[in-house]
Amino acid sequence: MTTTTTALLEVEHVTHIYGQGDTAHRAISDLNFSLGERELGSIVGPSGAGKTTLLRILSGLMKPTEGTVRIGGADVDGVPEGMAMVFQDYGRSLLPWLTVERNVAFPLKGVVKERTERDRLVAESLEAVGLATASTRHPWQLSGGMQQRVAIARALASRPRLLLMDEPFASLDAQTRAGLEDLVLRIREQFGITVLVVTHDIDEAVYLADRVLVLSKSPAHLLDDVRVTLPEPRDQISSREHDDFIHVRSQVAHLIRGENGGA
Ligand SMILES: Nc1ncnc2c1ncn2[C@@H]1O[C@H](COP(=O)(O)OP(=O)(O)OP(=O)(O)O)[C@@H](O)[C@H]1O
Repeated sequence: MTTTTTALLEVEHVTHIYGQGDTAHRAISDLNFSLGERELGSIVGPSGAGKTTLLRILSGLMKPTEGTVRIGGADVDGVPEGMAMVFQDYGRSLLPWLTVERNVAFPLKGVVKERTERDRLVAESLEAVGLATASTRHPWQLSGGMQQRVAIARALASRPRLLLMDEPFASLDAQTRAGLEDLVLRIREQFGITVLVVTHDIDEAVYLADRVLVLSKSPAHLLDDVRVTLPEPRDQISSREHDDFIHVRSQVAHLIRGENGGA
């Protein structure tokens, strides 16, 4: 896909220290990167690198000790407008007593006043994730993959400019996961959004991304920013067999193994 150079997400000199004094722990140290509009970045790094800390900061839940985060040119100070997040634990992020369409409509309550407009946003979001016919069912009547599609539809309902995804497919089987990876690629195109995916899976990081951002071990800084150039549209079989895929996967795996002390 073609990317523009306009930065949608800017992370500048971000440092985060938990606690104070003797118990202070530096989780992130002078982290810098940006993502352009419609770009898809994936973040990988060794266990405990600081990925969750970074997502908490990007989503406005926590203020970094130092540095700035900007979305669409505006400093993040509290939960930012134009940002939505999808978590690994779809079972806990959906409300079991509400139907699928009501779950998707939930973040629009009090934000989009007009009922017809809310209904349109919900219907379009469910259509985009392939669940138009499941709108009156409840989350517990759906498979794990379908529940995660509902969570994605809910994130899309507010038409975010930036979608953050925290290990979104880690609890799903390989085939369901592949279908959802392709869904992410499609919605990025359809809605023109910028996506940042945190994953432990190097293959997934490379398959999805325009750029793989490799974090160092804690305290996290950017070890490398690896561009992925694969023929588009991507395909679960041919993209993963492509020489560039194999090359980038190996480069990223070596970087992470180096951070884990070669283990
Ligand atoms: N509330 C906290 N207080 C003190 N230290 C913390 C706190 N939360 C995280 N840490 C520490 O900060 C570092 C980064 O943690 P974080 O959870 O962000 O890493 P991660 O990359 O998400 O980990 P994982 O790969 O296991 O998901 C770790 O060393 C962790 O022990």
